Amino acid sequence: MMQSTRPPGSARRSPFNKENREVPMDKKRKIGRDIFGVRVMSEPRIRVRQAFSAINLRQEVSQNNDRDPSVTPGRLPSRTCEDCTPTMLTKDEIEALLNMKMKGKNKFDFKGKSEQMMDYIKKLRSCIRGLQAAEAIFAAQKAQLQAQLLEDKREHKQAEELFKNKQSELEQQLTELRQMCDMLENRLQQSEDEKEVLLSSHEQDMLDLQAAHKEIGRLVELSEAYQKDLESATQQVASLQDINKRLQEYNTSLQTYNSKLQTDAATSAETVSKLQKEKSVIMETLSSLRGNQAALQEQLNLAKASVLEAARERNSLIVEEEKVRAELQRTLDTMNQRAEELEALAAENARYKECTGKSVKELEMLNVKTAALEVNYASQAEEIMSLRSQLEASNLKLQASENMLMQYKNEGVEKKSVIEELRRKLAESELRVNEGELLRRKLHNTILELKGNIRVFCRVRPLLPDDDGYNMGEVSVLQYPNSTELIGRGIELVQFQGQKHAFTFDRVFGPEVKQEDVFEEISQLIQSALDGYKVCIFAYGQTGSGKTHTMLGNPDNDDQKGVIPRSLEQIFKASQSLNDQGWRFQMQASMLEIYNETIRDLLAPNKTDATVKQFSVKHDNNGNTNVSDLTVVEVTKWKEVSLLLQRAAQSRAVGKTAMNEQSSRSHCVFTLRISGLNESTEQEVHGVLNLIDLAGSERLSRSGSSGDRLKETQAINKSLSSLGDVIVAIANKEQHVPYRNSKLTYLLQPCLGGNSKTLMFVNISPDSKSVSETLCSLRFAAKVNACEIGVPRRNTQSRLSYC
Ligand SMILES: Nc1ncnc2c1ncn2[C@@H]1O[C@H](COP(=O)(O)OP(=O)(O)OP(=O)(O)O)[C@@H](O)[C@H]1O
Repeated sequence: MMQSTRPPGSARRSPFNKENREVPMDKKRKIGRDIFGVRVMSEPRIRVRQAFSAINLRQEVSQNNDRDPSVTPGRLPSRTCEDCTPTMLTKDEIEALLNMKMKGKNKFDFKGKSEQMMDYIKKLRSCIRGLQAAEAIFAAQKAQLQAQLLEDKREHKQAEELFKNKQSELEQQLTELRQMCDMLENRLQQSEDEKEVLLSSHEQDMLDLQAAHKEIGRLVELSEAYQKDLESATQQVASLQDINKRLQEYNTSLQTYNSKLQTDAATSAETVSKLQKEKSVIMETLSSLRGNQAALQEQLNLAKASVLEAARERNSLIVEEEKVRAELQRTLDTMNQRAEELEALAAENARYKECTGKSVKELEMLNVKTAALEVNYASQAEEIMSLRSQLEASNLKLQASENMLMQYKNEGVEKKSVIEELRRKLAESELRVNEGELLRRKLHNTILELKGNIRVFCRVRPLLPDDDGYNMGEVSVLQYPNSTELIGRGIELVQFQGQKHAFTFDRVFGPEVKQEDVFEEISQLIQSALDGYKVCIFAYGQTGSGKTHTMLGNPDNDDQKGVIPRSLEQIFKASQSLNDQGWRFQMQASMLEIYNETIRDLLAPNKTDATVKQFSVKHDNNGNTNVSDLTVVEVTKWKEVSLLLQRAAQSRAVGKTAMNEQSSRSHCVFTLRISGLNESTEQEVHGVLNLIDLAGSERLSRSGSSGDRLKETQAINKSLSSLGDVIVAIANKEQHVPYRNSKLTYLLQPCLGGNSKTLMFVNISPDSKSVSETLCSLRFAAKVNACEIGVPRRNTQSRLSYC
């Protein structure tokens, strides 16, 4: 708002406030008309009255006295009684006065003209005086008006200033208003936009509302239907409650049955051992039967050979007989011919005899001929006789060989029936062996399940030359309780202050236990891989505690070889023995290491491939693990695997730590996939054997790590602690198990997650320097031992089911 600059108390005069506009009384003028009818501001009334008082007086006089017909009423009389009296005339009257012509009675009436002239002069004088008076008034009026003009100008200036102030004030207000207007326009635009959005959303809402109405209608229908369903459900609930009651009863009966089964399980364990014995008896019988079968087979082969020999002989005899018969036939034919000739000769002779007239010479010749023919005949008869005897002899021979053949045939039939009988017996015993094998597997699995599917074996390595007290025979920090229930299962760690930590595992192997004995304990588990299970064995422990010795050992030394070579030898051997039962196996081996959280292919033909390729781990729904691009090698015998292990050993990340000359700085995973097909039963099995040598767990301070070694150690510790987290989560039955926290745990997910038979070796050192590491390892192993993972599934199927 603009502030008035006027002094306080003075009336505000604003051009916009006409009502308040005041004019001071001294400046008040009357607006009137001048003598020329021009509109002028009148001077104060008093002075005007003085100027016109004479004129007014004359007017009054002229009205009262004679009236001049030339003068119009209200106008100054053109004739005055006194010369000094000013006459006020209008412009037209003055014009008329000036144009007035002196008229006489005639052209020479100078007197009359002069009188008129006098009169005219008087009028002119009076008019001049009037004009002078008017001029004086005008001058006064002009001065007054000029003063007033000055006053007005001043006022106008003031008003102008005021107006300017007001204008700037207004302009400011206007800019403000414009800004406000812009702002409001923006707001309006925004509101318009919002309005549009709201309108469209409103339309959408309307549509939704309509849809909702429809939905409500549908829901109402549904609710009615549900109401009906509810009623029927209530009835069902009642019947289900009834069923539930019955099920509860059934459950109680099942519980009793269960407890009975548990007692049965105990007896089953006994049956297993009995069956094992029975199996060995059967196996012995089977081998003796197999021996018998071989002898009989030999006899049969001999019989078959002699039968073949006899048949061959018989055939040659038949051929010979046919030859003899043909010869005989030919001789008989010749004989008949000769007989016919003889008869013809005899007839001719008779005719000659009859004909006496024939010459003696001819007769003699005929006699000679006859004699020769007779000789010939006799010799032929002899020949026939000998041929006949030969034929008889061959017939006899043939008969004999036919008899022999019959005898052989009979013997062959007898032997065949014996062989059939033996085969039947063999099949029976094989069936029993198979059944026994099946029962063994079943019972073995039951035992494993009862033991828990993740089992922990603890192995203590012997003191090594570098260990404390190697030569001094110090009391070890590890003790083995000898109470019956803890023998071979309990271990106690004694700390410096004499504090004891007791642990129990599925098995505890002391330092004196040999590789062979360790393997004996796990051979059944290895067998499970051939039965179609996923088996996972891993070794955990501090650096230098004997993990590699347990898992690999020295593969070329019979006493020193570890779990991996022994397992593969067993698998190949068992797969071959299962060949007799119709099983055909295929094995594929792969080896990888996890080094600094990166997977490396240890069997890659090209060494750069082993490290450059990005290997990713994937699990399918059946719990099968697949590592992309990993080299997989088909193996058929241990020798091939041995070569692969040598190839892998060259690629492994091995570094020297302060604690172990040849320390494994990575987790090494050996995997054998086993696929078996029984052609006679059309059964398939798919087992997996994972054998893992974990990198050594160690504290940074102890391992003397720095630089790359430090990085390795940190990666190893991170993955092992992830393994611990996973195991704790499983043990606590947590909903989320953090398998993905490390490559190792993600790779082992199916083994740890319940679809596998898992065994952990916790390797510990008896060295007193390693007590705290040993305690950590034992605590970790105890946690693993407390884990209950799910029931492993055997991956087996019948091929027929595909048909
Ligand atoms: N049971 C055992 N009997 C005899 N010697 C053993 C036994 N266990 C381990 N050793 C010896 O101890 C040393 C260290 O063992 P090994 O290399 O197996 O340890 P590790 O736990 O695999 O170590 P890292 O984690 O550093 O690889 C080796 O010389 C090994 O021969």
